[in-house]
Amino acid sequence: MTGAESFGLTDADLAVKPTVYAPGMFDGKVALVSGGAGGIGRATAWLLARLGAHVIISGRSEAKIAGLIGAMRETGLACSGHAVDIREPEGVAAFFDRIWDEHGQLDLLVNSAGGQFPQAAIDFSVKGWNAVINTNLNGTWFMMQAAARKWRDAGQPGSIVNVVVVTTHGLHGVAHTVAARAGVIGLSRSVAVEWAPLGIRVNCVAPGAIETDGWKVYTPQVRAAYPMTNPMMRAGDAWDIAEASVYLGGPAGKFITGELLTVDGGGQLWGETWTTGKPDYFKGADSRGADRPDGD
Ligand SMILES: CCCCCCCCC/C=C/C(=O)SCCNC(=O)CCNC(=O)[C@H](O)C(C)(C)COP(=O)(O)OP(=O)(O)OC[C@H]1O[C@@H](n2cnc3c(N)ncnc32)[C@H](O)[C@@H]1OP(=O)(O)O
Ligand SMILES: NC(=O)C1=CN([C@@H]2O[C@H](COP(=O)(O)OP(=O)(O)OC[C@H]3O[C@@H](n4cnc5c(N)ncnc54)[C@H](OP(=O)(O)O)[C@@H]3O)[C@@H](O)[C@H]2O)C=CC1
Repeated sequence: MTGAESFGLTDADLAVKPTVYAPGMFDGKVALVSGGAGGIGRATAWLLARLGAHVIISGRSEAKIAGLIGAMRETGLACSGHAVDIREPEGVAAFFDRIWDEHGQLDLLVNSAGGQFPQAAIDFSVKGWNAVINTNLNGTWFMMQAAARKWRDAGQPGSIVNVVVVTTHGLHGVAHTVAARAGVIGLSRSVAVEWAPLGIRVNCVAPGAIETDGWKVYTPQVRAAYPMTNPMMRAGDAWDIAEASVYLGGPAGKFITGELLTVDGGGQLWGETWTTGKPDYFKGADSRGADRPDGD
């Protein structure tokens, strides 16, 4: 942790953090990272650029994108960026037109844009539900489809990595995002088959608790529980997800498609999943069943 207001790896960290990958691995390649100025996206952008790619960074906030581009260019890395809301299909399509106008190619799309707010599902408003589904399922789909259409039309191969969430457990307070991410995982498996003849690979990475600024939407108590969500008893960092995405999305993953790689320190094997706070009902054995309708 880097301070009260900021979580996870800084640009200074990301500029020098050792990587398992070979320098020049992405020379001549162009990569797009949505949510690229967020925590996981930022690490992915730094890694891909350090490996030789020209990295295009997108997100909603121009200021965040500009800050990252400044930091990366200062170290001599090739990058550019555009503010694009992934929930706007026309804007997404225009963005991909622009990428082809400027670069004539795209080799890798990493969809890291996403997020949710913690709330008990029974209290979700229609607007809140739609905000999370539109962001994480529809927005990711608009990006995937726009990229695939460009690759098909240009006769070029391509690769997509979708950053999702672990969906194997019942996670309290995030049912909307789990629904959306399960949709993305199923969608990715389906189009991995449909798009294989086009030379397009589609994979997903499911992070466990990864310390980033995205954690700011959770309370200190919830954040304190994150390291206990896996048997390693610690949070991961954004570099763990960046290196996983590069593995699946780059040449090391050339025979992998439709796959889901979980990077959670073994969290999906672990018992404790109440990351957003435990409902009162579950807090003690004494209260078990005391006031719960049993359906009889
Ligand atoms: C087993 C292994 C374990 C593994 C352990 C797993 C750990 C999981 C930890 C996961 C961590 C992360 O993903 S962290 C990284 C992700 N980053 C984030 O989540 C931050 C970004 N989040 C967001 O931007 C928002 O939540 C999101 C909805 C997605 C964005 O959409 P918008 O910008 O359109 O949202 P807003 O305009 O703010 O809100 C739209 C509506 O959503 C609802 N809404 C928004 N915030 C709300 C809130 N706090 N409480 C209630 N309702 C809310 C309201 O209805 C809002 O409308 P009004 O009523 O009109 O306002
Ligand atoms: N950190 C963690 O513990 C975990 C994270 N994840 C998932 O990984 C992904 C990345 O998370 P992380 O980097 O930690 O979170 P951040 O909040 O740091 O980054 C997410 C980025 O997504 C962008 N974004 C959100 N909505 C939109 C939109 N509609 N259009 C374009 N960009 C958008 C935001 O950019 P801007 O502010 O400019 O809009 C933000 O920078 C998310 O999907 C997250 O839910 C999954 C499991 C655990």
